[in-house]
Amino acid sequence: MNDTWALEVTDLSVRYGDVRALQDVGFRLRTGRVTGLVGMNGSGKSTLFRSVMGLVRPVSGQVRILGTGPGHARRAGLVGYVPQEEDVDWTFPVSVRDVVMMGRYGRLGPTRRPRRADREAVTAALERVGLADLAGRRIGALSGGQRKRAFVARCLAQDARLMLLDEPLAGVDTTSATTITGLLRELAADGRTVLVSTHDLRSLPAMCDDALLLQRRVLLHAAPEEVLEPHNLARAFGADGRAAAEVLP
Ligand SMILES: Nc1ncnc2c1ncn2[C@@H]1O[C@H](COP(=O)(O)OP(=O)(O)OP(=O)(O)O)[C@@H](O)[C@H]1O
Repeated sequence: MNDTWALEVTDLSVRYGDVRALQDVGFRLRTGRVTGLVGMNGSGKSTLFRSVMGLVRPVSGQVRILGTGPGHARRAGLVGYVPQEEDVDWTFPVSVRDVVMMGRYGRLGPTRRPRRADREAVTAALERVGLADLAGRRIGALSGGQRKRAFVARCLAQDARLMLLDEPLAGVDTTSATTITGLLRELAADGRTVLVSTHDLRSLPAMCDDALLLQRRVLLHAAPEEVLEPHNLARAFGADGRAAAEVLP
């Protein structure tokens, strides 16, 4: 078996001034699986994504993506990122098609002009997320769920091997949630690796093969059903975790 992990995080610690956002985080993701990232507000989920993208500098530890470092992986288009809603400037005057084309930037030649293959990849990605009809619309004029789908389409157009999605189901309509969940399963079946954070614990078993429970460090990396056991949720969420577990089917 190929022993190159899609993502390997070793002893990763990240600080913002006095705030210890991540402490000795370690885990490995196998190719072709969807892993859910679960933890309370402030547990370090977005920081973990930013570290994997090479956007924050860790105090210590290492990130390897398909055997290479974050900077190289990003430049090579190996890793794609769907950021949280708050991390995007939605007033930026670009069309949905432009946003998806950004996924192709790493592949454009020296002229930086999209070629036919780039345009076709963008059209295919837009169709796959059901946004072909809205391609010309300004990104800021889309609903929350449609914006998420546009960013998922950017990852698809990029043909990223590892996809990171920060709360793709937050505030989205049922249609978008179903589209996104189905897409993640298809992508994994296609040999991509997906790490997806979510507060929607009900969606975990249907969406994910594995789940990571984070509270500044990894508390548990196991099957979703095990992570959802009340005593495990209580470790990450305290009393909120027990309350969350009670509403689960
Ligand atoms: N730019 C920053 N400067 C200072 N502190 C930060 C910064 N970004 C995050 N933090 C702090 O680091 C910790 C981890 O934050 P992070 O955003 O990674 O958590 P999260 O799990 O993604 O939270 P949420 O579920 O609310 O999005 C929190 O205590 C947060 O306040």
